[in-house]
Amino acid sequence: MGIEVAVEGLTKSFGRKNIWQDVTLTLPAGEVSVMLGPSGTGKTVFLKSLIGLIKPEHGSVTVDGVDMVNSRERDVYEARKLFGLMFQDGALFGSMNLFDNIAFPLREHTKKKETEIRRIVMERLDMVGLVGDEGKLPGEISGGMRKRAGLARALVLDPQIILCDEPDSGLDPVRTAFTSQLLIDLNAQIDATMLIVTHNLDIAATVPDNMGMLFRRNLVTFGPREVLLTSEEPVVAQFLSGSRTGPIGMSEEKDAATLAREADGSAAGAGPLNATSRELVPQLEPTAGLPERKAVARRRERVKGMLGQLPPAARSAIEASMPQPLPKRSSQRNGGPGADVGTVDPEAPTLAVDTSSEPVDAPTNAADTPSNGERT
Ligand SMILES: Nc1ncnc2c1ncn2[C@@H]1O[C@H](COP(=O)(O)OP(=O)(O)OP(=O)(O)O)[C@@H](O)[C@H]1O
Repeated sequence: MGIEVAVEGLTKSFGRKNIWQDVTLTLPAGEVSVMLGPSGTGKTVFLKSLIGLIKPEHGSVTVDGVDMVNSRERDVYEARKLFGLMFQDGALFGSMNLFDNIAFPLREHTKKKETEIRRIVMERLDMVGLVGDEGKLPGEISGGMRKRAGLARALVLDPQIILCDEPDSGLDPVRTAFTSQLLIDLNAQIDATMLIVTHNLDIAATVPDNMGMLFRRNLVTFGPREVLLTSEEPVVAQFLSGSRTGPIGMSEEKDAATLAREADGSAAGAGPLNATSRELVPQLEPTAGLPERKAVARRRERVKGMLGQLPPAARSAIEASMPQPLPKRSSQRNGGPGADVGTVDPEAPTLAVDTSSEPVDAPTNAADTPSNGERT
């Protein structure tokens, strides 16, 4: 199972420019989390801080007992091996074919024999649907294939934490949908803790167990997906609806006068804030044939314990997604009065805000999703 990442009071500035301050959150072990935020709010800086590549001036990031911010470099280097990183462009070496790119971390960081390296590389290529393309150079394949190759490379050292920086950037909507499915399938197969940075609302709505958002140098929220997806916080509502009305402007945050004009409806062409028409769509299920995500049951128990602290809309969305208790069976069996009481009505309505706990035959995406992937 993946490892929890505990972030406490993290603050980062470059010179006099503060990027974010006092960020506190926990990425629950083995669950998938998404970090949203307008451009330039420091999402990539946050990812790099988690692995100790960027050093915040205050706070801590604890991974397997190591503080990635304040520990000795040798310990941070060791702990970094727990992470798999997928960067925006795949970050592949242009002169190496895909096989050698994916084999690179194994050759660099392990003493494995070439036959073992070949087995692992081919298995990871299979997971991301790239078997047959291993001889190609990065320049000879599409952007989406490069991303998947980057993901395969992120997986070769069996990471327990996977960080993906904008896995959708530059992809068309169909490839983005396949990528969403790939990320869920990956979580089902390896049960790693995952954090995905994205602007993409489809990924945000369908992939994560937990969601957070950075804005105005602060973490606006972080918690179960239902909290952010039902939030009426203006910045969250604006982001999720893609509206021009709200606190997010083109370059910087809007000034108070613009916000006041919008509030009284006089801002030209801003469009309505469409918060109320948002619907909670079901979270993706792993592709048929893959194991269930172990995170689902763990998360259900975890979230049950926090229901009382959540806003009402989030609470009812979560309650609706919980498996409904079976009606009690009658004590009088064998055809006596009431013998039918308690039989489960297959037509009974179910509340389907989040069906992730009930395995169903999800549509298969044969072309781009893993064909199978038992981990060794
Ligand atoms: N090494 C650095 N030195 C100075 N400033 C930096 C450095 N790295 C990032 N920044 C600044 O930090 C801010 C946040 O950048 P970051 O790339 O994390 O934003 P982001 O939220 O990931 O944006 P986008 O969604 O557009 O990718 C930017 O203003 C950027 O210029």
